[in-house]
Amino acid sequence: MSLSSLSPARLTLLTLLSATTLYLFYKSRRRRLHRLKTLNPSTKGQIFFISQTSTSKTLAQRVHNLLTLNDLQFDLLDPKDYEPEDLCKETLVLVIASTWENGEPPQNGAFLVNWVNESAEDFRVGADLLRKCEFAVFGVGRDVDEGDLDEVFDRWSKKVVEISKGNVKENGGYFGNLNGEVSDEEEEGEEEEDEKDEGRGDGEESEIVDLEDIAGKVPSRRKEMMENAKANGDSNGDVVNGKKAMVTRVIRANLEKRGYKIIGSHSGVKLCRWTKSQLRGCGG
Ligand SMILES: Cc1cc2nc3c(=O)[nH]c(=O)nc-3n(C[C@H](O)[C@H](O)[C@H](O)COP(=O)(O)O)c2cc1C
Repeated sequence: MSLSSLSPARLTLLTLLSATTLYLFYKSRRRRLHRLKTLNPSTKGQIFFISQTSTSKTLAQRVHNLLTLNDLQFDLLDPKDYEPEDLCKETLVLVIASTWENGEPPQNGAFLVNWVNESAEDFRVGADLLRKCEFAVFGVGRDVDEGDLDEVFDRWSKKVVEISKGNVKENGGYFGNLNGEVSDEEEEGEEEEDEKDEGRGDGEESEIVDLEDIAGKVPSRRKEMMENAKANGDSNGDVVNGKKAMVTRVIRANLEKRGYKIIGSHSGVKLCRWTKSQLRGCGG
């Protein structure tokens, strides 16, 4: 039967059916691609214990046992054996941490804590780096030692189990958050690429700054340094061995604040996180 022999009504119906089939095929392909994308991140949760004398470690073992009993897969990790750059692949992280010496972390967590602190202040680390990573922290300190640690911890653990259970999807990813809100994975996945193209999509200004602009980024600091230089009789404070320094005091202060090591009076060096992040499969 040729197309020309079909009545207009049948032709319309045929066109509609073809369009619907094409649309459904397109949707299922997108869904499959999205599922593959979300399978890439670690499908297990991670529990870190940051502990000096094993109190937090014992608690971490307890919550790990409880999660395992509830068929929830978690690794129990000492952060000193963990590469923090891999955090971007995690979907759910629990931290049981104690505090030592004025709120500092115990030794085994020092590197991880330092990495998180540095990354939070590093203008080259995108605000989206840990976007997919839900986390909960249980802090152990003097107050908890004196109180009902076991009772408080058991309550917290049960909440973690409940929320983790409620929000685990078939592919193992966690899409809720520990405040009990559940995000719309499908919508998020589909909008994600558009957001990437359009910037962050939440109206926030980009954090990325050109190196040339750094000196102008912190006006109050600049003013303060110029005032100090003037007070020391140096009108601009940027002359080294009779020559104008390429890395002026203001630029030096800004670069050092961002973790650069300054070479002489001419250069600043820092490991390129974008390249490192790309090589580790965490995106650029
Ligand atoms: C030397 C020392 C320093 C401590 N410093 C703090 C502190 O600054 N703030 C706090 O809340 N607790 C502090 N604590 C209490 C510990 O956080 C608490 O004993 C905790 O249970 C230890 O857990 P951990 O065995 O997992 O390291 C300190 C304890 C000791 C022995």
